[in-house]
Amino acid sequence: MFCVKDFEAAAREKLDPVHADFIAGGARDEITVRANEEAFARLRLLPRVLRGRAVPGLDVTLLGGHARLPVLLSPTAFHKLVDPEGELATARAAAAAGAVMIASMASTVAVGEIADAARAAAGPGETVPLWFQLYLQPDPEITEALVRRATDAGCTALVVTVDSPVLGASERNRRNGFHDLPAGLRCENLVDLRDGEFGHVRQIAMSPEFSWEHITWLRSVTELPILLKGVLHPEDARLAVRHGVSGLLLSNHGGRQLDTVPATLEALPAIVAAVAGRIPVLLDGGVRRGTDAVKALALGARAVGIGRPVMWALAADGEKGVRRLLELLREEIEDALALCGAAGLDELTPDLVRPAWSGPLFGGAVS
Ligand SMILES: Cc1cc2nc3c(=O)[nH]c(=O)nc-3n(C[C@H](O)[C@H](O)[C@H](O)COP(=O)(O)O)c2cc1C
Ligand SMILES: CCCCC(=O)C(=O)O
Repeated sequence: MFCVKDFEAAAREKLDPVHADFIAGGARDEITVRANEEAFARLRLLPRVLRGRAVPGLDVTLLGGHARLPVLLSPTAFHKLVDPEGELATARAAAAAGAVMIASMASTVAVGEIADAARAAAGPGETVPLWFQLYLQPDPEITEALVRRATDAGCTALVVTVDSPVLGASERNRRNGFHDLPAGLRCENLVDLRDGEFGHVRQIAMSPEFSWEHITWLRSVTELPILLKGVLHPEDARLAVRHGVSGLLLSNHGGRQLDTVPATLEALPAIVAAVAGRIPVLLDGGVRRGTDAVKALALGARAVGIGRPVMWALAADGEKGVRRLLELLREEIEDALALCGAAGLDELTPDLVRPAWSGPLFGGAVS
């Protein structure tokens, strides 16, 4: 395995095609799925030379916590679908790399067990780099019970996914008849939240009726920092700041919710301008290379998230696969930083990126 795409190919070889499609797929025509990667390809890096910089370091502070890598594991559901150890394997690999893992509410291992695995694999004295992703539930008691489970597990932030008033329509899943976890797998965080509930995916309710009031309410029932995942409109970014949100994970759900929304990289400058440094902006969607991470960071993201690559690496080679994936991304980011003449992430500035040349009209480069 020499790059992220190698894991994708290896996962395809191993997985049931229905599950491979569930991972790769997006909403409707998958225009946004493709746009995420294309946006990175359209941006060029403009390196500086002879800057006399030290060997690059990748440490980053995220919500007061320390991470050794500016790459987060974005929340992805159902890790046991692709590996028998599921989220335990992922958590160990993430903790070993010092990368933040965002456990999905729809994980197939309970968040408490994920946290134990992460703690056992973290470096001495390191806090557990684990956050919890939440879909607000219409019954506030259910939401509170989930928050309690995450808090008791030692998660240090809540990531509320707000781009899912309804579940995205994957036509691949529909054609393949994939609607449920196979027998034996459950959404373990949902087990026994109410009497007689057994961790069925369908227990996760999505509703268009949530509003900013629910964020205010959530703010009042937990001490944990709250991030919103899935804000794309700058006005919503401003509202998030006003509602006491601690950070944004700029995301289009990997193109799995509303199709034809912008690539996250395209949306980044306006979101960064809207929050004006008041809270950190993270970004996911289409990050496949160290240079992708560097471009997003140069445009103002504090860190980037990866979704599908984690599933592919886990499917390809379990915990070892995810460890290798994170090592490769570390190497690629270090390499890109050095080649840009930057000693650290804070030296990545917008002047280091520019659009790909788009013909004679661009910048008057050709007369
Ligand atoms: C298989 C899969 C499952 C996902 N599950 C969740 C989830 O449970 N909650 C959530 O907020 N986002 C979920 N996402 C979206 C990811 O968190 C992330 O936004 C997206 O995958 C990033 O794009 P990338 O896959 O191109 O890296 C999922 C994505 C995939 C591919
Ligand atoms: C109810 C599970 C949601 C999983 C998800 O968010 C995704 O597949 O994109």
